[in-house]
Amino acid sequence: MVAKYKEHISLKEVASILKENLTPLSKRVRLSTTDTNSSLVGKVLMEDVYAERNIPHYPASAVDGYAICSSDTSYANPASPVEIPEGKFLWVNTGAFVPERFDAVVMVEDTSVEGDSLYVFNAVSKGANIRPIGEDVSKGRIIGRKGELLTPFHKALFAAAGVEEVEVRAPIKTCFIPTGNEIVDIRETNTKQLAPGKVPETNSLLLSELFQTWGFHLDVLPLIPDDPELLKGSIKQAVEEYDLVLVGAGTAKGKRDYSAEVLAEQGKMLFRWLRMKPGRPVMMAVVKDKPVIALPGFPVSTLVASWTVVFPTLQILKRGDISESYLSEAVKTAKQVKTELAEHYSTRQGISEWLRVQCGEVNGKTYSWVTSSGASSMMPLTEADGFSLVGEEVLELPKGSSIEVWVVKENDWINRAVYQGSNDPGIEHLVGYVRDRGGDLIIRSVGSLGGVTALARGECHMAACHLLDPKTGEYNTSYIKRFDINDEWDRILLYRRLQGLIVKKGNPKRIVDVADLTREDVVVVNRQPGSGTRVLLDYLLSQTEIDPKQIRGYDNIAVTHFDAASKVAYGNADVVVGIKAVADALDLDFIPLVEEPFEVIIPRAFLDHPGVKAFRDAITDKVWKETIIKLGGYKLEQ
Ligand SMILES: Nc1nc2c(c(=O)[nH]1)N[C@H]1C(S)=C(S)[C@@H](COP(=O)(O)OP(=O)(O)OC[C@H]3O[C@@H](n4cnc5c(N)ncnc54)[C@H](O)[C@@H]3O)O[C@H]1N2
Ligand code: MOO
Repeated sequence: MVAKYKEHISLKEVASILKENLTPLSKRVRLSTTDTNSSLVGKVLMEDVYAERNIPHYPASAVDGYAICSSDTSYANPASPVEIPEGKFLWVNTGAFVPERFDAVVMVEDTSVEGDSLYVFNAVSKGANIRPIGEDVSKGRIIGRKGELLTPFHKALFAAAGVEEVEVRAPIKTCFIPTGNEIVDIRETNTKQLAPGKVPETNSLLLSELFQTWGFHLDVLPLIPDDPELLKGSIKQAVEEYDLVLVGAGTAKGKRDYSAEVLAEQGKMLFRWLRMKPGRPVMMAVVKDKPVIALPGFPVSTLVASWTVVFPTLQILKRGDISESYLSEAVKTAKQVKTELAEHYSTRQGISEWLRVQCGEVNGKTYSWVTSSGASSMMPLTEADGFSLVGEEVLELPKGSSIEVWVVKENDWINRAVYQGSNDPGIEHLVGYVRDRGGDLIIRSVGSLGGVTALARGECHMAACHLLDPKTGEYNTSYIKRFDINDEWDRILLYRRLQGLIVKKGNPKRIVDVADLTREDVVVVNRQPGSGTRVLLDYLLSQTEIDPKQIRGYDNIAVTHFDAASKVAYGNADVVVGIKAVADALDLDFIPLVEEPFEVIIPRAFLDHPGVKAFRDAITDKVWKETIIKLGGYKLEQ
């Protein structure tokens, strides 16, 4: 069947479709101008407002001084002050009523009182220091216009001008209907004990927080299972009561994805599929004159579909138009910063993509790194410093490309040390201790070799490595010398870590040493080339003359110790080389192989960097050291 609505539209088309098909809400409410428990900020005025009182409504003194008749001061000057007798002047405070028999106020500093007389040192003109009636606002004047967006300053003005209530557009009533057989209501279920396949309903939380930041309210309706009849019923009821209805999930092509079918049947579809990643399957319809938006289920998809479709819809309902900068307003960016992409990133041409990025400043250059591209991952959202929207014309973003980041976190990049190198749980634990000392630390686990090369390229403040030289049997030195040609780097031996074979609890496959990795019934997970752990495994294999080709899973890559060991914990592999701390954390068995030095390398030029200083102090922290020891397999050097 040919769809009668637009499909695979661009971000720009969203705005024009919304403008063509939606009108602002006509409902109005009258709100008090004197209630401090409610707010007028952000409301749209639905009528012209006229002042019912002059401001000020009496002649008021603008200073502390004496009310006088200006003609009495005509010849006054500091050399010959004029004397004004009792009865012809009156003390007035700032803001006080100035009786009609006076026409000016002289500041107390320009006078002196001797006996019953007032001496004035300077002539004052008629009207001086008096705010006349209606100076600010005269009665009957328009003090607010229909369509105006109210600011924090309007309420006080309206109340001062005697206007007790104003008519504004009624708040937009929005609801969210979560759907899905697999979804469980977290208010009713203990999420710590969810059965496999069950997913906690968290999109309502993400959405209501978003609505809060935008200044709107969201009602969450009861969760419904994947049943088209129930969805129809729920939408039918919702459009009666709400101005905007959001439906959760069911947007793609799954056997239980009914949103498109239901919306097309109940109303007029406006569009389906956006040329955007994530969030592609978002769709929108008008049902009984009410906009209904079905948001793709993954959290990041829900988020970006809300930025790109829900927010401009709210803008139209509220004020009849979409602002030029609606996307950055939706993202609530504090500022937009040009950064240099520190790693290559491939996007798909013809599709706009939202990148989640972290940033750091090294040697005056602001770098950014993409944290994740997954639509289901929530953590990269909380870790991101900001977001970058890559246009649909872009295919590749080579390392070094300039990208604009919409920063959402207060940025303190000046104090942030950028760490690149070996993945290590001890370092992960250090971040809070660095922050306690006024610094910040971002950790990029790029492997030991990746760390030292990034350091040599000036792309981080510190690197960490545990690289065994197979020729000498010595750690790190030969690698560091290769990059640190002028001998400008300091080395800190942080600790020694126990590396070994991580196997399932109880070691069901009876693995005892590296030779067992070649067994037919054994599958491994490997670490990425350039990681110290990979170098170690390759060294051990060469020592025992094992060809990596004999090992099942040698090319299965995980980039952190935890990722690798998780594969063993959840049955995707039998063994992985890794550190004891991770085996302990995941309750796995551990067969020790070697104790390796873990060194942090810092160019001397960075020793005074605030983040680096905080890092160097943090590693002396007693509590951090105790935490490290408890992780298992660590031996501290200092
Ligand atoms: N064959 C295809 N499969 C998929 C496509 C496609 O084009 N062809 N698109 C993918 C994309 S892109 C996205 S995004 C998702 C959209 O999924 P749905 O909107 O259909 O949603 P579900 O499949 O029901 O759920 C996806 C995911 O999100 C979780 N979810 C759903 N609701 C909630 C909630 N309220 N709180 C938390 N998490 C929620 C749900 O459990 C799933 O894990 O489809 C791809 N597939
Ligand atoms: O659009 Mo989906 O949101 O790419 O994952």
